[in-house]
This record gives sequence, structure tokens and C-alpha cells, in this order.
Amino acid sequence: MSELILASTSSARRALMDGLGLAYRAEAPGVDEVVSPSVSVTDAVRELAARKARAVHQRHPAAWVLGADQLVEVGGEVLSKPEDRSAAREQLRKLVGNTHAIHTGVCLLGPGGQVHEAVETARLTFYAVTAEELERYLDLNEWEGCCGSYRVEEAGQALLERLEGDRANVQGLPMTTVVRLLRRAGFPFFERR
Ligand SMILES: Nc1nc2c(ncn2[C@@H]2O[C@H](COP(=O)(O)OP(=O)(O)OP(=O)(O)O)[C@@H](O)[C@H]2O)c(=O)[nH]1
Repeated sequence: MSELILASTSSARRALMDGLGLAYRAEAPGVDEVVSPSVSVTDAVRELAARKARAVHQRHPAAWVLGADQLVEVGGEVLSKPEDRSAAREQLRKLVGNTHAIHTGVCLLGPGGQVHEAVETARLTFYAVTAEELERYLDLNEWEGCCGSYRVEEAGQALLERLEGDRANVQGLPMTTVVRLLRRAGFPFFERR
């Protein structure tokens, strides 16, 4: 099977792929993540995942390349990664006591131009916590590098009242879907090394 490359700088995405046990390596996509504001949030993550995969696939056309992109949607607003603590505070204020959607686009490009792609959505409801509790959570710095300013697999799970969907999707890769795409592409699992 051709080499598998994860077109990502995300440590959370690497951790999820490590768990799968397939041989792969990661490479930064190096693309700008700007899309037209007129594009729907699901089309935006689909396009950006494909853009990241294409950028790495152009450098390694004989490989399989997996790209992903994630955005949060709440009250009609789209959130990505916060620039700083105050931006993270603003994001979390919108999420607490509310239900938001996390959309993740994934795109798997193959050596012969094969394309397998999907967009997965999870819905999360957060407890209505006090401003003081929110400051304590911000002090943990879990907001850094995270779309929506929280980490569902770490202390941020204490904000989570209800989750509908794939928990791995919230972390950065909807692994149920990633496995489906990899199986469609013919990847063998549980190979003896
Ligand atoms: N650990 C963790 N990371 C999260 C969580 N929610 C979102 N993220 C991260 O937030 C980031 C979403 O932003 P993206 O623009 O899709 O990805 P990125 O971080 O720029 O990384 P690239 O794949 O290189 O584009 C990803 O790195 C996700 O792994 C979470 O609950 N836990």
C-alpha cells in the first residue's frame, strides 16, 4: 500500500491517528485557511480539508494523503481557533448554557487521483457555568490551538452536559468516518509488523 501522510500540524489529529495503528507520517499542509464568507460552514470545512490534502498530495503524488478541517457553529456564528485568551473567553461565553455544532471535513486523496471525502457533525451542549468558573478553565490554557477554545478529552469535558456524535470528531478527526474512508481506499488493518 502506498505511503499514508496526514496533512496536519495538529497534535490531537496525530494522537488519534497514532491510536489507529496504521503506519503514517505527518506533514504540514502550509495553506491559507481563508474561504469566501458566502460559503456554508460545511462546504468551508469540506473545501479546506481538500485544500490541505491537495497541497501535500502535489508534493507526494504517489502517496495517500488525509487532510482535515474543523469549524464550530453556534447561534449562526462560525468560530475557529482563538487568537488569545480574551478571544477564547468570548468563544466560551457563546458556548456555555448553549448547544453548538462541530463540523469536521476530511479528505483522503490517492495516487491515482482517487478522492474519498466526508463532513461529520457533532452536537454539544455545555453547562451554564459562572464567569468565575470560566476564568478557572481559561487558566488551564486548553483553549490554545483548539477550535471552540476547549478540549473535550481533557478538563474541558467538565463543561459537557451532552454530546451527540463521534467524540473523536470533536477532538479533530471523526475516526469512524476516517476508518470508513481508509477501508474504501483498500487500507489493510491489524497487519503484523
Ligand atoms: N485536543 C483537542 N483539540 C481540539 C479539540 N477541538 C478542536 N481541537 C483542535 O482544533 C484544531 C481545529 O483547527 P483546524 O484549523 O481544523 O486545524 P489546525 O489546528 O490548524 O491543524 P491543521 O490540521 O494543520 O490545519 C485542530 O487542531 C483540532 O485538533 C478538542 O476537544 N481537543
